Amino acid sequence: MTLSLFDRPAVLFLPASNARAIAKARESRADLVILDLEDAVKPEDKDSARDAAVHAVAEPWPMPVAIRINGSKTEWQGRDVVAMMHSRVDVIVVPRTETREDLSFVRNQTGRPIAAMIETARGVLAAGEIAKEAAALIAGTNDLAADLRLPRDAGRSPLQMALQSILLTARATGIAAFDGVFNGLDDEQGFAAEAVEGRRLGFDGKSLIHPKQIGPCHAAFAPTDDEISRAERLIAAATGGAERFEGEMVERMHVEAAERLLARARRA
Ligand SMILES: CC(C)(COP(=O)(O)OP(=O)(O)OC[C@H]1O[C@@H](n2cnc3c(N)ncnc32)[C@H](O)[C@@H]1OP(=O)(O)O)[C@@H](O)C(=O)NCCC(=O)NCCSC(=O)C[C@H](O)C(=O)O
Ligand SMILES: [Mg+2]
Repeated sequence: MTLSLFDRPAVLFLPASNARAIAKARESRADLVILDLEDAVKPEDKDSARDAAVHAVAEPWPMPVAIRINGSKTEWQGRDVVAMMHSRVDVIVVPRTETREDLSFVRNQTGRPIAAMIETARGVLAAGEIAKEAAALIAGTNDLAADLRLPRDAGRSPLQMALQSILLTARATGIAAFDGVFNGLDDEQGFAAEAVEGRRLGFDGKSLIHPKQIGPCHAAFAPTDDEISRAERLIAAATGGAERFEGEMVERMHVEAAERLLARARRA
């Protein structure tokens, strides 16, 4: 059966070089785990991290596991791709994608679903082409902020157009889309606010950097009790066509949205 990447709220990244983090991720409630070989791993640890990642995915996991390989412009990607060909990884994450070819090479060599990270201005502008080879797009907001030369305190306002472009592209192509990471490890309120924003933007989930972000992420993405009970009332009341429901006009697409919300609530 094809692996669906839709509706996976908690996407946990961790360095493949950290054995204790791998053990913790395996026991976590993450909906997708990404073992990183790229920026979280020091150059001198690249080979051992690659071996550790391949070893880790050979074991059974309760959730799908991805490996983020190194980028096409690095000396490591060739060895990463060969290792992926012989591994049992579910999804391969390709960082800093800027062309369709960045993905097609990895996909053709490995035959695995690819999640493309959009983390540069060029990547955002080429997202439509990149998405044709991808099973999901992931916003790389740290790299994007650096590429756009944003000051550290810029917040997410200057990233909104990029985030919406990523979401629009994913929806137009029929693939999943994930929001970027929140770096503030001890800022619980900041994380919760950003996760809610990600859900409101329409993302399927959020990239996470620490297991303690998983619970708050699920809470932010889960339909609320009010949303669930309104959806149930709407589905029970709707007769088709435009009509008044609790003071608002509703039509067919609102009923479909209510059905999607209830399906998500059941899965949550
Ligand atoms: C950010 C960290 C380096 C912080 O590490 P540390 O201060 O050591 O964390 P703790 O002491 O709180 O850790 C407690 C235990 O939890 C485990 N742990 C920590 N993080 C993770 C994790 N992500 N997954 C699983 N387990 C984790 C620790 O091992 C401790 O376990 P134990 O020793 O048994 O008690 C660290 O959190 C970290 O490395 N996070 C992930 C970093 C990462 O993967 N970065 C790459 C992806 S983000 C990115 O690049 C986005 C994108 O590309 C962009 O451009 O935006
Ligand atoms: Mg990045």
